[in-house]
Amino acid sequence: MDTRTRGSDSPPLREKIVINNTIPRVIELVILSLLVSLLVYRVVTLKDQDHHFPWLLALLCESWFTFNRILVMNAKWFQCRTKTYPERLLDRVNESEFPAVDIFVTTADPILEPSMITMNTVLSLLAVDYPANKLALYLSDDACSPLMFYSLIETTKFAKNWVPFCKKYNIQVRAPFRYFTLNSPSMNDESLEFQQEWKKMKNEYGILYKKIEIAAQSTFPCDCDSDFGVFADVYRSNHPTIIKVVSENKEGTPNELPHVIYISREKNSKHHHHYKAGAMNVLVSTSLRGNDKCTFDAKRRLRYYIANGVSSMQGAFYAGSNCFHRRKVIYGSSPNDEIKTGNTDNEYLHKMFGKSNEMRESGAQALSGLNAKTENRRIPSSFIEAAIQVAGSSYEYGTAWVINDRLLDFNDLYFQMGWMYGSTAEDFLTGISIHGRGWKSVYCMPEPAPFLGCTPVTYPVALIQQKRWATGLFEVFFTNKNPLLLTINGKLWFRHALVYVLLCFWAVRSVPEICYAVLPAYCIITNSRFLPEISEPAFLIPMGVFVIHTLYKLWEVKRLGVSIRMWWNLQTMGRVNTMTAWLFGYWNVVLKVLGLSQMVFDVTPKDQNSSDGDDIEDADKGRFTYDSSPMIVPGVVVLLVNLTALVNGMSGLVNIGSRENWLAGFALGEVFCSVFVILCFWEYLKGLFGNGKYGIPSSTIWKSGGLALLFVQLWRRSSQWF
Ligand SMILES: O=c1ccn([C@@H]2O[C@H](COP(=O)(O)OP(=O)(O)O[C@H]3O[C@H](CO)[C@@H](O)[C@H](O)[C@H]3O)[C@@H](O)[C@H]2O)c(=O)[nH]1
Repeated sequence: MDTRTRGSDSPPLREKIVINNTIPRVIELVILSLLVSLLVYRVVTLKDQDHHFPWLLALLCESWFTFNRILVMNAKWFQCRTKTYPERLLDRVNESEFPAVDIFVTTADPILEPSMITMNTVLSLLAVDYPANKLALYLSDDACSPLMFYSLIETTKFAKNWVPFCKKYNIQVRAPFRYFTLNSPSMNDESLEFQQEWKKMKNEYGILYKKIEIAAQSTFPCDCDSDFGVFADVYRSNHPTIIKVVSENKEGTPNELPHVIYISREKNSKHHHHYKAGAMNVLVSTSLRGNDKCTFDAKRRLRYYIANGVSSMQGAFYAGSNCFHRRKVIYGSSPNDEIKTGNTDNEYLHKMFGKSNEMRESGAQALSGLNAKTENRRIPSSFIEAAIQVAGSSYEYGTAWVINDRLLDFNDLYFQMGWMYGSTAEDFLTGISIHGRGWKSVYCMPEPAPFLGCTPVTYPVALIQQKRWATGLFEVFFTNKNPLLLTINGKLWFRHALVYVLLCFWAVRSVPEICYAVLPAYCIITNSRFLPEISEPAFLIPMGVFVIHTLYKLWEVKRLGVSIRMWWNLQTMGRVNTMTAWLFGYWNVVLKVLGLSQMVFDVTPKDQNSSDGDDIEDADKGRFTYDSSPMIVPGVVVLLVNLTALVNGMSGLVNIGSRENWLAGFALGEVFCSVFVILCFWEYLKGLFGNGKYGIPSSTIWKSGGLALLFVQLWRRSSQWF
């Protein structure tokens, strides 16, 4: 049946649902007016203060918080969500007309990212509900590890049984480590045949697990005459391109396995490899089938209200994982481009895609919007030579194929392709550049979530991840993909640009937050004030902001069905991350901008016991563990100065004579703030007394103690001058 005829009669595949947002808007406006009143009050009363410094510092911090509030309000002002109906797809097109999809999985370190986790990702992707002859899975291994290659071979063998099992019984959870943990067939509900097959699968998965575990613990033999010979004498930072076709669906049958290809791109000291962005570019250029779409490994983000807010603008952020891109978008086109590619020798294609004929052919096809017909597509083993050529570390030089961190001789600032370089959050940078060309994106969030990813389960790992994100987001501000630039010169909507600015400034937020967190301690120690006295009516303004904002946040998370405990965890983690990891992110970028340091991509260690999504709460319930990371130091200093201030305040209280003087002499607002900061750092407080990995290392405590002492002494001595 004709697609268009069927399509026009069929119900839509997605619809936008506008959510009534009146009450939150009123609350946001109340908070904003209180913040503005506070700023006005501070300016007007500045000259009357005995101590100008804390008052002025509070004014600066609160100005930043007000600015941030406006950005948040903008992000959440209109709320809508997209409801998708993938089940209606077959009413519109025949399965044979589905576009071909390339699936990209990246890995960079078999220790930090254990191969079994990567293999579970591979298995769940091989079993997706999509005709297998339209799929090809590419695994990029930046560690050039024979273990990863071996794991992929063994996993593909297992997949030959696992994928038909998933399809036959319509298994929804297709990563075996999760499936076999969550499920065991109930004897009454399931057929005997299913129970037997279930046991067989579980047993086979156990064997696979053991094989990979044993291989991971032993030195890998790379016999020259075996498939592993290419791994002999290679170093992860210096080796030629290795491409191996692990499995090929030669007949093009929908019920076989998809193609499975292993790629370790060339690395050497002459050319920067650009971390994940570089790996993704090699994947997109080596998957030369002329496909229409490509997609990533999986992850889900819980930023509900911001996500609904951007859905009313240009749409979803690209968060690196679990995302579909159209190839022509990755190849740098804009929505209304009419690209006349003509023959593959034309100058434009040469400039864009370089000297590889296959690359130009693939590019021309994707840019012209044509989807390769299944029967015309070549099998991977037929273009290995070409793939090796384009995976070379120097191939992209001299092409538009991403020399993104500098402007080439192309006049058009936005004429750049692939994953963008110049930020450790390559996803954010690539996403903003796509929106900057005028594209829109949508969230597709079926229930249950189709893919989950790993979330850090230990605090030191969370710190590494948060630092990299804060660094990467802030770096974008200093590239030619700055959101404001993209609004002025490109097609990024102004309101959407402000949401990007909000995210770019995560790292910057650490500075006012840390100042604000030590202000109460400063005031108590130096007997000064940064809040109106409790007897003044103006005291109601900061109190109102605090109470209304806290209740509002509580209401927001309650509407999402999140527990109060989880809300408190999110609150405190928000404060702790900002003042520790994000502060380091801030300095990373400042030093980079000043030319004093180079950025490094720290891979987030993965743990099989974690997955973001439903288990967030469980993961957060765990106790904090610590290592000797310097990122902990600012948090301990903030805690120690506030503890010192409270002790100081209490001893001052003992010395206050009459009862009438009690209230006047006691800085109630400041004491309350100090206690609140200590509550936010409660886990740190426990860490000061904890043992083993649950304790903050004594070297960190000494360093932080020294700094705290220094600050307290400096404050005492300098307070007379401010
Ligand atoms: O030289 C490198 C470095 C990293 N990676 C891969 O990049 C991915 C992302 O790195 P990871 O440390 O896992 O970052 P996460 O913080 O866990 O991931 C989120 O944040 C990243 C951007 O900061 C996005 O790229 C990810 O898709 C997103 O899930 C991993 O699969 C790595 O294997 C490479 O392929 N080559």
